[in-house]
Amino acid sequence: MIEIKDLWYTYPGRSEPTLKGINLRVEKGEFVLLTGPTGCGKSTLLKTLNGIIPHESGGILSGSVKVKGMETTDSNQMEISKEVGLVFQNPDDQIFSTIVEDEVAFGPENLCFEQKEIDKKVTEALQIVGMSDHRLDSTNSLSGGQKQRICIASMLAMEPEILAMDEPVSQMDPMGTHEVLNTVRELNRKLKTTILLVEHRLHELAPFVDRVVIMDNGKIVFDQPASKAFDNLEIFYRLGLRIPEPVKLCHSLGIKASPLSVSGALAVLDREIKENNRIPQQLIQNPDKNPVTKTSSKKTSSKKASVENNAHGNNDSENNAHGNNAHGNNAHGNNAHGNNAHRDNGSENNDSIISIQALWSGYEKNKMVLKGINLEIRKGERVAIMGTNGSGKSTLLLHLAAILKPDKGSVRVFGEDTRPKNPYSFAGKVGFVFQNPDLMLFCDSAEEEVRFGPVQLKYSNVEERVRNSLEAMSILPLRHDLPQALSRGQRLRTAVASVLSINPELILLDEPTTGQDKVNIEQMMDFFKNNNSTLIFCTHDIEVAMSYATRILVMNEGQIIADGKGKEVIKDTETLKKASLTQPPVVEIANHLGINAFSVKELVETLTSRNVEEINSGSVEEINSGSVEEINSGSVEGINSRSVEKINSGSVEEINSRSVEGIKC
Ligand SMILES: Nc1ncnc2c1ncn2[C@@H]1O[C@H](COP(=O)(O)OP(=O)(O)OP(=O)(O)O)[C@@H](O)[C@H]1O
Ligand SMILES: Nc1ncnc2c1ncn2[C@@H]1O[C@H](COP(=O)(O)OP(=O)(O)OP(=O)(O)O)[C@@H](O)[C@H]1O
Repeated sequence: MIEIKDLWYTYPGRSEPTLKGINLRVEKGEFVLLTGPTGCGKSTLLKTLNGIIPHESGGILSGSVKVKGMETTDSNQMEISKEVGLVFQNPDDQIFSTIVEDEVAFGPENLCFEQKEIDKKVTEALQIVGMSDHRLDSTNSLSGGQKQRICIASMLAMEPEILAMDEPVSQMDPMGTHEVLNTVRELNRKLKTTILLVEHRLHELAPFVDRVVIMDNGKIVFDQPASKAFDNLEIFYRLGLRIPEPVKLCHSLGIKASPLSVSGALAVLDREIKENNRIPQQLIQNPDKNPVTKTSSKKTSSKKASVENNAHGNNDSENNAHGNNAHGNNAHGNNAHGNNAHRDNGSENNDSIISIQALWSGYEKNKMVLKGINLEIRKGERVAIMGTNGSGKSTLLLHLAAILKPDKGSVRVFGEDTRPKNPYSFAGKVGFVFQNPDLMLFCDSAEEEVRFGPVQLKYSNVEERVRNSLEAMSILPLRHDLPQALSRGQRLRTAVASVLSINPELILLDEPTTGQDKVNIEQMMDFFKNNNSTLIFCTHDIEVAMSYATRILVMNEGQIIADGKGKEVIKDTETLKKASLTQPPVVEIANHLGINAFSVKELVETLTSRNVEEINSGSVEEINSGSVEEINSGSVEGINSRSVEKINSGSVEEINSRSVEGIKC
């Protein structure tokens, strides 16, 4: 379906090629995950598939890109677009209709389907992405994740033979991501759709795909079936890519297996326990002392307070003064409806930066988005806001920057009521980075973007601020580049640097780690961890939240339904489910084993310090007593008759398409 031979491509105005001799063949019906560090050329490669490069971009291209036998450089772009559905990285670049159903119908209409057929396709596609209720909504009113869902729906409605998807689920909540990917996987199997999907969250996507391809610096450097891709982790450590936790767990225990799912890992552990009568202690490697990490490039190893090694909560977020003290022994903990405004008399305390009381707010009359938010945030806290797409996270953040004003209730920032305030009156004190960084980049170079704030605010040491901020976000080598000529990850970091150069006391980031590779996530979040500002960030990445937030707020339908330290929030599976969140795999595995662990490191330590009898006397007993065999023998009834929740905390469909897959491989 796709055949790329010796492809080289240089963007107009660049002296260096971005693609450097790519060779790739994808067969009909394959589901391929393409990953690699930020800026390595993934989006560029995808754009060659439907002819945007070079037809619209210009630049110099050599080599060959064939799609279903058609040479894309010689073909009419309309023709290629019929064969290749491209889901763009930035949904705002793709959506142009004002109403959701028109957007989804556009493709089938252009393919001249009958009206009845178009209606059917629109209905089905919206159902798949969970957006049926938004069919008549304005596309402008959608949240980031909702827009991504519409982009996927509009491609699915066309039923193209080839789907090229550029980080299509990067802004989607975890359960939504699983549901959509399950369906895409089903379609891929049923209709033999060929899929090339770009994602950084390799650890989450790997269970869904057939093959993993890794790019680095314009070249393909790795190409393996997913079931074997993680047998050797050297390249993942070297390029700073995230590794699925079940794989990391097994490798850390010295077990030669690379399960991609929770149930796969449980089956492997079960086998190890039965056959060896204990986890092979002598083979254990400390995940923090992996030899590859130690010998890897300076760039990777120096930024090692890692999302993975940082033990998901086994970090200062637990011991941090703010986590333990600022909230009076976590008075907020898992408080069902956020009725926590004055539990710790926060508003009376000098350290209080934000005080929200009974906030109701919406964009349209009689359609409230925030429904009675009460919240106190103190100086120095790092607060992650998580929750379902459209639950109101960005809306809440916009209130904290005084960009939106309450319909009812009050928001006080630095003690000042935001209602009469112009957002500019907080300039210098509050820094805001939008979910879509393109909304805030307007200068001629990355450096100018970063200089803009300090110059406007008439700060003295402008150049020092600019340099430090560019350096902190690894943008210094790209400082003269036009922001629009940077990759999305690079643009996002430029936007963050433009806020850092002001050095605000309160930093508000809307999904700052989307589309970033692990090294850059760690670098960015480590920076905030070490600086004194108060940080509030929205994220769908539970591992980042666990590793870096001193406090997690969980939102659903405009309310805060949980508020506490990561380890407390993560235990409450009922609340997580309501907010479309899932536990990190390692926590699920630990739960099944009856062990209290929140990271690979913690679980490895516990497993190797306890003997099998102890573990068996816990919940492994239940798993051992037949369920794994049942799963292996393929009996869904067997799985159903045992505790499906325990195995997967998801649906049977999920088990079929994900976990059993994992066990088999
Ligand atoms: N329009 C453009 N003009 C010039 N250079 C560009 C343009 N778009 C991208 N580049 C450069 O090409 C390189 C690869 O960009 P690309 O967007 O393909 O990377 P990516 O791997 O998709 O990154 P990310 O993971 O951040 O999305 C980057 O270094 C970027 O600066
Ligand atoms: N400009 C707007 N006009 C009308 N409705 C809006 C507007 N912006 C957001 N909404 C609606 O408000 C609700 C909350 O949106 P918001 O962007 O705050 O959600 P979110 O939790 O940040 O979602 P995501 O995780 O997808 O980014 C959504 O239902 C959305 O449709």
